[in-house]
Amino acid sequence: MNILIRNTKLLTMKKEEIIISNIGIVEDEIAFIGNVPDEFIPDEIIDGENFITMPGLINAHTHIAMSLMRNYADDLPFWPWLTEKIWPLEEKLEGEDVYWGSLLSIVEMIKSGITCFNDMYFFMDDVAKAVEISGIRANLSRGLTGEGRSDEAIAKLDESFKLYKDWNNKADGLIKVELGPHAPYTCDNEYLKEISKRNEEYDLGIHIHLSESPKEVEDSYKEYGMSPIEKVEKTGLFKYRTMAAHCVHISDNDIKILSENNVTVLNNPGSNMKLANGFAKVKKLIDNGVNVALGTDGSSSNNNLNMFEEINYAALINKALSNEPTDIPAFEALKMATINGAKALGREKEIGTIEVGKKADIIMIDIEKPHFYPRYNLISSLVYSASAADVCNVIINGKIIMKNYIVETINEREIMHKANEKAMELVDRIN
Ligand SMILES: N[C@@H](CCSC[C@H]1O[C@@H](n2cnc3c(=O)[nH]cnc32)[C@H](O)[C@@H]1O)C(=O)O
Ligand SMILES: [Zn+2]
Repeated sequence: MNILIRNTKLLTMKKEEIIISNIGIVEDEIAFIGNVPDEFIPDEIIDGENFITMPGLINAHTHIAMSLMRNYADDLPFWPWLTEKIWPLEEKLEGEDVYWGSLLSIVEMIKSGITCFNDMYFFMDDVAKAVEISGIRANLSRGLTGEGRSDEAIAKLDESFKLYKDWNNKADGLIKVELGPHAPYTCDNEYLKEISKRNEEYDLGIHIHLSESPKEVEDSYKEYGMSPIEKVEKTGLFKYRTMAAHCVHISDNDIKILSENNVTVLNNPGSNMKLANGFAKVKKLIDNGVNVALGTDGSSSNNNLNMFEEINYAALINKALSNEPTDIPAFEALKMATINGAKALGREKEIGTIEVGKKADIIMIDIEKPHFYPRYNLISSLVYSASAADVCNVIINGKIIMKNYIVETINEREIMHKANEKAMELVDRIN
């Protein structure tokens, strides 16, 4: 299908400027920006005048099926939250639950302008099916926990490579499969080394949690005499494109390791605040050449999948922490949610900016609302004034996925009720 977005306020994210322009989409790609070529015959024309049109947001760290546990265990410290509330419930999870929980999150993400997400969970076939019917883009990894070469640990790794064979580049090329060693406290050294060794044949990206809580870091120093980041470096995993969620409690040497190994930090300010895990040193990481992307984490530690909130947090918290209002200015925060996420996910040639030849993952933000007036600086308005509810149209891979606030590929109402049913059944199973 050919789509013409006419006369819109375009933020390509390549430069810090908004231009008035047309955008042409042919099939899944951005075909032109600017003048409409004579030979271009659009099937659909969208009037872009009252919209900021920008690249879709990339949620660089999440566990989408955890929407089933939204508001199930709140106001708890990190460790009891995870080990006493979440893990016991996850033991009772079934594939169908994950399927409906995933769809619930996908509707929520589309409605708030997220066009691509990076997910680590289990029953990943069901997540992939939800991705396929909704038309969203995703990097998927089967979460890996275990010891050495135990049958259970190896079976999970085998499952990861099966997921790769079944789903990588499938669903119109929307899915990319990676490996998800959960964390250095849930995977022992031998298992991390095994994951690294087995991956030599595949060279998949690595999605891991690192240095999230003070306890994790203290335990690591006590047990191994080194930080979690130093420990993981020794397993060889960083030779692959690595995405490390959190990295909150880190030393200067950790930053050096992250920078030297081109590890992207996936910053989740909402989750870190809610679980009282602290604040990542975003400015310092960026100044030291580390790519920092933004994520929501799961809906049980946030409790939503709203990247506008994370963008706002990223810009505000880092100023408050350093007492320096020029830290993480608006455009930087937006980069964290777009191009930096694309780099993290190994997709910078595909998405993250609006450029001719890239995939058409585009969102249109309705600015005919009081909080967008006066219009001194629309780039700032996206960070400090906009909300997820302002996202009006969403295009992914050249397909219109949401039009005029209505998601077209999947049925929002059915999904909400079905997911609720599955959540109630799940909780019944532990009682
Ligand atoms: N337990 C699974 C795989 C884990 S998937 C990813 C895991 O990350 C967990 N998780 C979610 N948020 C966080 C977080 O902030 N820190 C650490 N783990 C988290 C989540 O509950 C889920 O168990 C198995 O081995 O079969
Ligand atoms: Zn997480």
